Amino acid sequence: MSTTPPQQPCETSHSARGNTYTLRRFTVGEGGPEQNPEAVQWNRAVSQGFHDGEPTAEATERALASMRAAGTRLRSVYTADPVPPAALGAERPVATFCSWDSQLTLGEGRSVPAWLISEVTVRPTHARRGLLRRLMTDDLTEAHRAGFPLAALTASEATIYGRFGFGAATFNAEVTVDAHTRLNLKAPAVGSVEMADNAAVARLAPEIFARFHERTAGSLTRTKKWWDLISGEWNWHKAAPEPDVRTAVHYDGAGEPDGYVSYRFLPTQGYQGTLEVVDLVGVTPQSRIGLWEYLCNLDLVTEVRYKAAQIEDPLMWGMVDMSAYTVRKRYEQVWLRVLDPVAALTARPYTSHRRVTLSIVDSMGFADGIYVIDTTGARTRVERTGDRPRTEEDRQGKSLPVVELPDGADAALNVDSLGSLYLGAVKASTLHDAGLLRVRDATALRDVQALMSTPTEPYCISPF
Ligand SMILES: CC(=O)SCCNC(=O)CCNC(=O)[C@H](O)C(C)(C)COP(=O)(O)OP(=O)(O)OC[C@H]1O[C@@H](n2cnc3c(N)ncnc32)[C@H](O)[C@@H]1OP(=O)(O)O
Repeated sequence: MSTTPPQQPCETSHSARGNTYTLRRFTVGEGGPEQNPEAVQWNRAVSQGFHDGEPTAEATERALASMRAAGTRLRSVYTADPVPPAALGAERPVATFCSWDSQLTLGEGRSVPAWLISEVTVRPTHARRGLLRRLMTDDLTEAHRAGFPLAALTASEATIYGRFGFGAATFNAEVTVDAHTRLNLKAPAVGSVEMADNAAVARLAPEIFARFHERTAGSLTRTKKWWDLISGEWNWHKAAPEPDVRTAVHYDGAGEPDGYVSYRFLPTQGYQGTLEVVDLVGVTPQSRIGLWEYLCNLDLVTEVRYKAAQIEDPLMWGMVDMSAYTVRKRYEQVWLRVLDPVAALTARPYTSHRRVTLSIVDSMGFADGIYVIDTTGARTRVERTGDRPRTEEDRQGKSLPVVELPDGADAALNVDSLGSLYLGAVKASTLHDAGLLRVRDATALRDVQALMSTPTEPYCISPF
């Protein structure tokens, strides 16, 4: 995998609806904001795109340092046309985009490189001119050439990214636990919990998260900004320190730290209030439950809120009164885009022995073709056996063409559906019921379902 950034920024152009644009791809260089004026303007455009305030000097410095540390690849689009009086200057990008390298855990000790995409914005007055499509095409092409098996993002709207081949691949629940009667568990919690020093937790957290990440299918590696967030040193959403953040650490039976929680108290009535979890990481489900017991048993706390619970949460099943656990919202967290089916499907573990011929439809071309996945031998074998027949919808250039089942294939699907199947977030039969998976017959459906099923539900607690 080669991700060495070019020494000089790359520059190309784009024309749409009578407008001309210049596209640049660059990285944050050494030094601070003064040495990186293009990155400063990029950062201002991102804040504007998400309706945030103008970044302060400190926020800018931190954002640039964090991107440099992560090796972030930035893309900006500038208008090449004359700027009318009072409009934002030509140096401010009309569109932004970035990506960096990560690692996705697949289970059974396996993981795969993942190309993470974020900070996608197009100024409303330049929207619907194909700038997102152009940026996405350029970036995915670079990822594919660099040998990345897949790309991932977290989406602001679920309707945008299917057309670019991304499928919802992990889900979380936003939950509250009523703490009026504290947390009563059917099986006693293991280990112990101590309130902790925030700075010390920030030093411990990377190692604890790494252990969680390694054993949790669906988890993506984090950048350094997380450790500032959990200690309250810097909240990058609010662009300010958060002195009201508190932390606690969970210790296993041998007294070794194996989990931490970071939280803030939100007063509701008098001295009482709600605890909002900022981040909760336990190496094991038991350490996570131990941290929940600590949170729910704090005096004056009537409710605990968490945005990143598992869909099938062991905590709820362990509670004497499971009705005190309420799911407020269920949402998709990671969207996956398979770029290289051979590499992605070979990397994944399988629990059943099957041989399936899959037709993958990808209007962007990267993954399009017929593939054989064979797990009947000692080693998984995945091979691209040929092109898929072109359909009328392909010829019309539809973003999401209707899937047809070619002769000789057991099943056919769009590449976004493959992204959803990849970690086992959805059953093949559910996609079939939704009209998204075509199969030769019931046996083929059973085979695809058995092949793609995973022993655990994928879980990611690191939005990016
Ligand atoms: C990974 C992330 O960073 S998620 C954050 C995404 N950004 C935001 O939500 C910020 C606010 N929104 C924006 O900045 C822009 O409106 C964007 C980025 C969503 C879209 O940018 P645009 O340049 O207008 O998109 P572009 O013109 O390239 O359209 C590409 C396709 O997406 C579709 N599309 C664009 N925006 C949306 C939307 N909000 N919902 C559904 N479809 C959309 C277009 O119809 C077009 O479809 P087609 O090619 O299949 O015909």
